[in-house]
Amino acid sequence: MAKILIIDDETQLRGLLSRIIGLEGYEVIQAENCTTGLRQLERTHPEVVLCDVKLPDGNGVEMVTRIKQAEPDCEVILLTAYGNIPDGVQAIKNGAFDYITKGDDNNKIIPLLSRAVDKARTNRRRNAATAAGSTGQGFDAIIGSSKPMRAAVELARKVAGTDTSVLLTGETGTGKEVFAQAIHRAGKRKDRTFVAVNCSAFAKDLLESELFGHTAGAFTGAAKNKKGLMEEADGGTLFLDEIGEMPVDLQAKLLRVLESGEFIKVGETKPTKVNMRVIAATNRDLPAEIAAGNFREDLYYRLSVFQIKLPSLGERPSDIDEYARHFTNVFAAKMDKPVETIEPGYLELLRRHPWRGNIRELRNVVERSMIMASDGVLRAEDLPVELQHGAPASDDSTLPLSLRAIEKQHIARMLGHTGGNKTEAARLLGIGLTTLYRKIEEYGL
Ligand SMILES: Nc1ncnc2c1ncn2[C@@H]1O[C@H](COP(=O)(O)OP(=O)(O)OP(=O)(O)O)[C@@H](O)[C@H]1O
Repeated sequence: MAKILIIDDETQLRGLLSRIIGLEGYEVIQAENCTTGLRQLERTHPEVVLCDVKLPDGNGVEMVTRIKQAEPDCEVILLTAYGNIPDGVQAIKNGAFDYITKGDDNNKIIPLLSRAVDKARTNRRRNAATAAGSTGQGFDAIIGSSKPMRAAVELARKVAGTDTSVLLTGETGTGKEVFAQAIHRAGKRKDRTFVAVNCSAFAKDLLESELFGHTAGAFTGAAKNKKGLMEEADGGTLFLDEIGEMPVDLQAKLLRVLESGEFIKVGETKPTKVNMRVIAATNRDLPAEIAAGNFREDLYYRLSVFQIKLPSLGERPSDIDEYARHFTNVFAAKMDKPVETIEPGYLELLRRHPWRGNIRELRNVVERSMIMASDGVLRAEDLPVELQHGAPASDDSTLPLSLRAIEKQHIARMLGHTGGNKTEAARLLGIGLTTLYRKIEEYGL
């Protein structure tokens, strides 16, 4: 039940409004001045405040700012005197949802109130999701309470406060970057920069100049001096993702930096000092890469002083439900599409899937099924077909529906999700707009 706080010193009007609003099924709280109003606000956390302008100890227009400061999710509707539009306009500038003139009939007040309540609830969900879904924050953002996951978090917490290099290993999508950020945030360098570089994203020469920087004219195209990522990370943390992809001669240069705390920019002769913590990550088997001559053993020993292996989802199926619920909340807030129920069949299919892409894959699957979901329920049929039927079916006749029927159903749901916006539906479906129009006609949608 949504709560509405009415702040008004006129007892009669306050009582009348309370009755009207109470009859609509809202819980009403009353206050006769600003001081009690703010106290009630803090105690009861209402969705909406209806606030008079002239109050014995203050002004409603200013109260809007104070209310929004104390409870940013709460929406305020100002009760202005007849004909006093400037007050209402100023209130909206201060962040009020809207204003109504005293004496307006119920037909206006109730729908407005209902819209304000909806808005306040959206604010709440959105803010809760920003807090919950913000990966790359601290250890609190790391989800997973299985034993292997707790062991990995405990190790990471222990090393966070030191300046030791850390090597994070684990399959793709297991959260290596999430851990790297959490270690940085929990360490002494938390107020300095966290610089992440994906070693596989650059050609060899480019990676060197990205990392070390270069001087003007160092090579064709180097028009200006350029600061390298190591310099950017000075005082903070350098996260070297996919370190296994780093070319061998660059590995030698990196080792020198780690040992001397100095590096030489491309095109320069004198060294530059740097003070940074290094966290590296890989999904490769580095000892095997060493044996194959692709990775330097000395760098491996330098980086792996403290090694943390992140468990794959397959090693901890008991965490799957927790991730599913977490990402459902995150996307419900992002899409402003609340989900009240996750059907057991949905979770059961998630538990059966091999999750080669680990948490990243699971997150994407939940996001996709949230698009498909309707009536606040996440059902097995909202999952991608390959999850609904285990491994890709070798024989189409095993499918309960023909592919045409599945395509029709899928397009219809996507159109429902986009509120009939065909351009957006075509984008999400990954097809051209003309194709979408053709299919709509073909299927009589
Ligand atoms: N423990 C976790 N709790 C919540 N979200 C997580 C967790 N681990 C990973 N994620 C989410 O999964 C996705 C992949 O995580 P991340 O990029 O850290 O994986 P990775 O191991 O670095 O992947 P890659 O090896 O492909 O670089 C991100 O969206 C991240 O937010």
